Amino acid sequence: MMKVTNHGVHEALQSALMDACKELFGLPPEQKAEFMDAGPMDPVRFGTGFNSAVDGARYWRDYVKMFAHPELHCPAKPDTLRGVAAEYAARTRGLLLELTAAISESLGLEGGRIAERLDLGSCFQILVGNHYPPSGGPDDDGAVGLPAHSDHGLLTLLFQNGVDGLQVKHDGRWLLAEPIPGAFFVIAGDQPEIGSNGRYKGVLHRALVDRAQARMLCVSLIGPCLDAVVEPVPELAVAPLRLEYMGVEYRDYMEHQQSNKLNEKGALDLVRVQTAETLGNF
Ligand SMILES: O=C(O)CCC(=O)C(=O)O
Ligand SMILES: [Fe+2]
Repeated sequence: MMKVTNHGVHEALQSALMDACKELFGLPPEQKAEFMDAGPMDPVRFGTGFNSAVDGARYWRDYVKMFAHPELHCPAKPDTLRGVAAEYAARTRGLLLELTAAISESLGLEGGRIAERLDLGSCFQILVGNHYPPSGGPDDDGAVGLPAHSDHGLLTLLFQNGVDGLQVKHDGRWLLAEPIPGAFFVIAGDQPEIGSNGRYKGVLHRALVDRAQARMLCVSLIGPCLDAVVEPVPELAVAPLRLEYMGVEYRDYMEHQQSNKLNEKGALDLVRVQTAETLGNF
């Protein structure tokens, strides 16, 4: 997890997106109905929890998800949303692509290597608005808004409305992600872990709910092109290292992660190479 400052995405643009998301959540139910039954691969989706079809438990979250690249999809209301979402998506995509180039270099690869392998000119991008109402009672302190998980994409960028709650697992302990004003949190997802053959780790994180205040945040996530097959970059998976992950089309990985109950980093099992060691006692 990193915090990024001096990122060039103006605070006014961040606030405009937050305001538009607030308005969106406040729309009467009939204006959101067409997006309520949407599935994980539908380009606009409203919901509660993570995926209410499979959660089995109620988490304290309302969300809106909008595919933003290669094509922007968003509800027609509020009127300001499309313009703000388009600009925010473009700016944060540029920033996330720059960070991807830095990750490529940190692995000893050419800066453009990851972008070339994953066809990032056609990268997938999604914008998400999360709203966690206050949990209400003293017994609910620490109620879970979103359970422990890693994200399905390459990098996730987020900012919040001043109410904390994001926690990151570090050395076996949950640590609160403490904001710097104006900075973004950036979280590595599962694709850097697959592509780097485990040298980068998808960050395990979760969100707690505040007892007294509503928490809101906006997420911009980029992933590979949906058609790209993600697999360890050959230069990083040479003997004596063993291959940790198999190749998977990003579309399939994302659908798998989004269709199942959030279970820490369980989605990666889809592509983990099984060895006698990982099979345990079988
Ligand atoms: O609410 C948060 O702080 C984290 C949200 C999150 O992890 C997600 O939307 O994937
Ligand atoms: Fe997340």
